[in-house]
Amino acid sequence: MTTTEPTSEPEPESAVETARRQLERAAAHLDVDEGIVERLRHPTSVYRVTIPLERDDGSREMFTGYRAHHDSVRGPYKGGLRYHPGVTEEECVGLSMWMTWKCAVMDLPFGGAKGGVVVDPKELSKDETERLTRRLAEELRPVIGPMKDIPAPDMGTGPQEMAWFMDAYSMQQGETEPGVVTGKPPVVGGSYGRERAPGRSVGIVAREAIEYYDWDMEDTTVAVQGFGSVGANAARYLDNLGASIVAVSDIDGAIYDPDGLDTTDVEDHDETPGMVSGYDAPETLSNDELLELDVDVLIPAAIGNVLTAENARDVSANLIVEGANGPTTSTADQIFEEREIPVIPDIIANAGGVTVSYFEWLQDINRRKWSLERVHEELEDEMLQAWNAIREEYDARDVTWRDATYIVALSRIADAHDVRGLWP
Ligand SMILES: NC(=O)C1=CN([C@@H]2O[C@H](COP(=O)(O)OP(=O)(O)OC[C@H]3O[C@@H](n4cnc5c(N)ncnc54)[C@H](OP(=O)(O)O)[C@@H]3O)[C@@H](O)[C@H]2O)C=CC1
Ligand SMILES: O=C(O)CCC(=O)C(=O)O
Repeated sequence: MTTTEPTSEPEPESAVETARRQLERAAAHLDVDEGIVERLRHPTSVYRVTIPLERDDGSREMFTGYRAHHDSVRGPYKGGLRYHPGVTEEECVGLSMWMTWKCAVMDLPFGGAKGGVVVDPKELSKDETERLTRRLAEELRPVIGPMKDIPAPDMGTGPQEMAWFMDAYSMQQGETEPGVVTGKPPVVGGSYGRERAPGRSVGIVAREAIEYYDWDMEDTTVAVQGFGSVGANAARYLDNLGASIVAVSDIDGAIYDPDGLDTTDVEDHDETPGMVSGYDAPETLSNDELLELDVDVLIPAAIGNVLTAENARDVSANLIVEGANGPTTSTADQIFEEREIPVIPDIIANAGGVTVSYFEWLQDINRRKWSLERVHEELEDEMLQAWNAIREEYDARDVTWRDATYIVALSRIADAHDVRGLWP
């Protein structure tokens, strides 16, 4: 195992710093041109837009939006659009880097992008959200397109926002262009299974890891932070397989039942945001307490930077499967390595989302719909191929699961840069 001494440096403040450290760790295991690594430390471009919004009461407000393009050597830029008050340019850049690695790990013909609007979607009416989304599509129009950059849902956005986005783009284009965005409702070119795919892949990867460590699913306890698109679907998938989901949370706190919760009875973020903490459960906990529960598997599936130098020594789980993007800081990662707690990284665990987005894009381009069964079968195949590639690296080298995953991703990206000759 390659150990790095925990440093006394302050915790990385942004996703981009964490993403760069992860890149450097992986590069140290590979013979990659220094120039390519340096190139990958930076985005190719970042767009900043101002979105004027007329509120329902007639007042006007300006919102800031970003779209970061990281790398497109393997194909068009791809990645979600986030509506959250904490969105920053730096965060979008870090998240776009993770999308580049994620698409490469899954061997998808895409590069990495991410964007967002600095807004609390819970403070917007449905009409205001529609106006904001349509205007965002217009502002981003010069830099997106089915062969250029294909947005998708992320935190705070879902199929409805993607449908408005596609409609706004198509109206300006003069023709319906479903392939400009993925994660749409199936009735307008969306793929069956996309909404549940990131959570489903977290479940599939957790299942494979549980098998790798030779644990019995029926005896496995799981805690999940966040009960939205990713968290709720991961929890329900594992619940279905027989694991005991003892705790789940939303922004206001967690519910806990040592005998296991009925995850289909708890309403998720899409059904009614904020309903988890109001559920009638035997015990309630804070989000911080959930992260330190004595469980077999911990799935942080809400926001970034929740596992930090502050709490990593108090985490009691035997395995962490990252549902959210970037939930673990670099220092926490080093502590988990030192404590021999395996961490299966976000860029494989939640990659089902972008994988089914790829299926959706294929369906849109070919104007041919796939059945839900086909989506599930192909997703299972893609996840297993990616998992097996990572497991081979993990078994062959003395590295963490994160390093093994980055090694697979980086070698594919570096090879593509080499062959295309984009560097220098
Ligand atoms: N959607 C997608 O396709 C993909 C998403 N991801 C990543 O997964 C993560 C979650 O995204 P997604 O499930 O889509 O988001 P959703 O908006 O669907 O759900 C987010 C969940 O997290 C809870 N939450 C929000 N803030 C906090 C907080 N500060 N502390 C604890 N819980 C909180 C929300 O609670 P409440 O209901 O109260 O708001 C909600 O239950 C993000 O990191 C995202 O980037 C990764 C791959 C794909
Ligand atoms: O489906 C997609 O294109 C991207 C989803 C996403 O933003 C992510 O995986 O973090």
